[in-house]
Amino acid sequence: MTAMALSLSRLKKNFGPAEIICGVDLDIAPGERHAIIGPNGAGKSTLFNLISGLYTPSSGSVKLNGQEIAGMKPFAINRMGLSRSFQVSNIFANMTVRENVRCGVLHSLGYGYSFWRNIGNLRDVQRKTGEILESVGLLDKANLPASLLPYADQRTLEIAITIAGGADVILLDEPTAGMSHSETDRAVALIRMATEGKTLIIVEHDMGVVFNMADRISVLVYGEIIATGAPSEIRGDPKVREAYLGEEADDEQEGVA
Ligand SMILES: Nc1ncnc2c1ncn2[C@@H]1O[C@H](COP(=O)(O)OP(=O)(O)OP(=O)(O)O)[C@@H](O)[C@H]1O
Repeated sequence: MTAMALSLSRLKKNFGPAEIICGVDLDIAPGERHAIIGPNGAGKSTLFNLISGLYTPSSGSVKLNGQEIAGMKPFAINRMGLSRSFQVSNIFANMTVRENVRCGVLHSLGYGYSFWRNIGNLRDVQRKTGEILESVGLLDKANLPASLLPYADQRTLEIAITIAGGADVILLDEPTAGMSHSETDRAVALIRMATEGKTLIIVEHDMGVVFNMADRISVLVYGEIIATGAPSEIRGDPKVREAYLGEEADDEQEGVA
């Protein structure tokens, strides 16, 4: 049997006396696009931090492709095939767009920062960097300092860096936050294309994005998953409507219809 891409079991996180993640169980299959939704403060970012190794779980298990990763360092988890983006852009502002992507590629190939002086010679790195820039539509801006990119392009660059490492499990934290409708549409198309064949886990507040993109959705409320299912199941789930979706689901239904 193929291992789950990601498997959380009885996962808990306390900050002092406060239990923020309260025993989460979740299985995500390879190639699945899974959205995690829930109200502000529900614990979505905390869950991402537990999965990606920024936080150590208080108890429970996190398995990546069948291997236990709970308590491992972010770097080690990344090397095992999981990559994440952040709500707040994580790019190096003073480096060019190309250099930013190249960092991700170098990292994935196991080169340390000491290699920076010689990287112009690493043909594989150059080729992979060019491919990624082209696939996310940033090739024509490759030589600009990242700080000069418009906001939406900076978020695109963040996605490019996240996928540059070649990970097969990608976590994106609110990738369309702060974008206009048209920018959001472009970002969704980009995310679909760039994560083709990979496992995608996305935290997102934009229900249009969520219901459009996800194969399955989990709803997190007060640190507990109250429902997991296909978009149609989640939309119709009375518990979810009461706890969270309510009118947003109706609006979205109208938008989609
Ligand atoms: N390092 C920390 N120490 C103490 N409390 C924390 C810490 N990190 C998060 N929390 C608390 O955990 C709860 C969940 O926060 P979290 O940021 O995970 O929620 P969220 O669902 O991502 O919210 P949002 O949608 O607003 O981003 C909040 O009450 C927050 O104050």
